Amino acid sequence: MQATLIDGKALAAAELAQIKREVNALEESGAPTPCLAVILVGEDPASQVYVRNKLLKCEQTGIRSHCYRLDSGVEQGELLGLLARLNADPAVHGILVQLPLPEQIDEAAVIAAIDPDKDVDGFHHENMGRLLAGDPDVLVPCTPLGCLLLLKSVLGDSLAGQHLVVVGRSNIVGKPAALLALQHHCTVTIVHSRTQDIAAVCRRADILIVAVGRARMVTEDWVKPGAVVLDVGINRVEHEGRARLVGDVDFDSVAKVAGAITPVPGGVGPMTIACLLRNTLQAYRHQRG
Ligand SMILES: NC(=O)C1=CN([C@@H]2O[C@H](COP(=O)(O)OP(=O)(O)OC[C@H]3O[C@@H](n4cnc5c(N)ncnc54)[C@H](OP(=O)(O)O)[C@@H]3O)[C@@H](O)[C@H]2O)C=CC1
Ligand SMILES: Nc1nc(=O)c2c([nH]1)NC[C@@H]1CN(c3ccc(C(=O)N[C@@H](CCC(=O)O)C(=O)O)cc3)C=[N+]21
Ligand SMILES: [Mg+2]
Repeated sequence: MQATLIDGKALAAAELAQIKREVNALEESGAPTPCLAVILVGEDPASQVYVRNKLLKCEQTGIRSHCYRLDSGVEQGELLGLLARLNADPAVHGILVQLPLPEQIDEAAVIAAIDPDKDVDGFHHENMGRLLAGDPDVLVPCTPLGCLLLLKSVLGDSLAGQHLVVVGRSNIVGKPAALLALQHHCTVTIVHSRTQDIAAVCRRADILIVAVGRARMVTEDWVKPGAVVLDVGINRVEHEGRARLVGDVDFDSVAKVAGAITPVPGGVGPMTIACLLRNTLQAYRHQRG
């Protein structure tokens, strides 16, 4: 391996320590404590792991959290009712509805029902629009924000003019990652399942962000020597009879050519959670004026 390993876990720990200092300072000034409400519908095992992690990190930083666990068969109206109460509660500063939601619930309707000022995921269309328009104060989706912090850790502020290729165009990762990179003056290309000769496009990238959900799809022949590779994918695979997490990047082969690379686990995932808490503090400050 030649690539520098980008230690997302360590960078996330540093970010969480900084958040903790800021929360402590608020506490000492007598201000109310920032509070995040998390809504988990159903028993999806991956969602349970993620939500547990989020609540644990809240506890570690002193951010108050409330988890609402709803039955998988819950009616949409009940979920919307809960959101209305949380929107109206001045002690709640951030609201996150863990995705995916069960079939009977319209995800778009749920996201639209979150107060944009409390939308710490940055999924509400008002926030998506503000990101598109280049508003610097908008709540930005946590995974793209985490990717940006990881990039800054290796490249400093020299993102301008870099050719950044995003693989994947979802509303929660690919699209906002591309917009954020554009705002930082990267030259941005988005590729997806209909792209022709995707490997050739990726090979031109100085920075490659991969968010697809296909285990080890990106191999070394897709990567320009020295490129920075961020692997967003989380895939559970069987390895010698045991469950194992791998990314969308074939780490062992790509690490031979890349300049820097994130591992899975321990890369983008932990930064996503740190950015969720960062967004909660940002939402708190905005609401308190
Ligand atoms: N680490 C973290 O913090 C997070 C990790 N994730 C993980 O990231 C991955 C992506 O998540 P998400 O964006 O929600 O996924 P989606 O399924 O919403 O989007 C996947 C994207 O990948 C594209 N795609 C699918 N197959 C191919 C292919 N063969 N070649 C090129 N592009 C392809 C799709 O293209 P098209 O639009 O044409 O269908 C789509 O745009 C998942 O593994 C998820 O678990 C997600 C969020 C946070
Ligand atoms: N409303 C909403 N917001 C989200 O931000 C959101 C969501 N729903 N639904 C699911 C995806 C996925 N996601 C991850 C966050 C952290 C890790 C993470 O911490 N991963 C660890 C490993 C965790 C494990 O062991 O499974 C790591 O990569 O090191 C992974 C994935 C946020 N998402
Ligand atoms: Mg998805």
